[in-house]
Amino acid sequence: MSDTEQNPKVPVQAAAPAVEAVGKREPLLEVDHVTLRFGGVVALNDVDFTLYKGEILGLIGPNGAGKTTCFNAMTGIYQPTEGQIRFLGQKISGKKRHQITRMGMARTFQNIRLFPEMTALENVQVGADAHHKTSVISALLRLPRHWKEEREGREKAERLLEFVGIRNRMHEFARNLSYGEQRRLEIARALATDPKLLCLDEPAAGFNPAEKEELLQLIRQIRDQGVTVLLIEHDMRLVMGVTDRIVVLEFGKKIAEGLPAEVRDNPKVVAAYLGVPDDAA
Ligand SMILES: Nc1ncnc2c1ncn2[C@@H]1O[C@H](COP(=O)(O)OP(=O)(O)OP(=O)(O)O)[C@@H](O)[C@H]1O
Repeated sequence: MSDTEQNPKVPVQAAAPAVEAVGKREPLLEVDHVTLRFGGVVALNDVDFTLYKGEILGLIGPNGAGKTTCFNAMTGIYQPTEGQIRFLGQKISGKKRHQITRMGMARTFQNIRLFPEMTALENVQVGADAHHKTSVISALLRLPRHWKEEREGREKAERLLEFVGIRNRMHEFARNLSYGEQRRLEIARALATDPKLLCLDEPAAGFNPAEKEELLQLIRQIRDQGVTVLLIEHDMRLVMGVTDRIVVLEFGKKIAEGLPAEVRDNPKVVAAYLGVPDDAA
């Protein structure tokens, strides 16, 4: 039996090409004039952009530009001081983390957050559990439907570990995995929640060039499975090589948005990264 037959939520066919999806312009996540202040610090200043279904959007900017704050606002950790964020037309503000996960948003963290004393398989199963429908009572009474869900969760976790390339490590404790394997495991765990949007916060941090190349392939494969991807990344080569569009922040403001080539050649972006004075840009 194929993967698709076993689990329709892990399709194997490539989704429609991103360019076509962007062309249709179906909004998935809307950052609507968001300002976010921490006391006197304006971390985000009237930031406005839309993430469309099927695309890989890069969110870049120099240190302290507001990328992580934006990410945290999108995933419900911070509430905007002004403006709002909508996911599939629904306001994110006021929603709990698990509600946001159920709406279809998943994320990884800049600093890896796995359960180190659990196996790779168990770490992914925890993600799959977010969608379990059987009650605690069914679990306690060990009812058949509970076992069925358990089995399906395990099979799905194995498929996801295969997908990210670490199935052979599934019985290893997370803490014993290499750094690169842990990053892949985080992605598998996030995918286990069946997200419509996967937000990756600096997934290539600490990677060597070969690992970065592999990650690039994996991100493309994730998008080809129909998952929209938001990528925060410092490595410009990686961002330019994998994204469909890029939003650039500097000092909490959006200074550019467009295709990778447009953004790369934008004098404001060059100035932000190279520290060239504004009047010279
Ligand atoms: N919890 C907080 N309390 C106060 N100020 C904060 C907080 N989080 C972020 N800031 C400030 O908001 C601004 C944006 O920070 P943020 O971490 O979002 O930038 P970033 O683009 O993700 O930077 P980096 O690339 O270094 O991770 C910075 O001036 C930062 O000091």
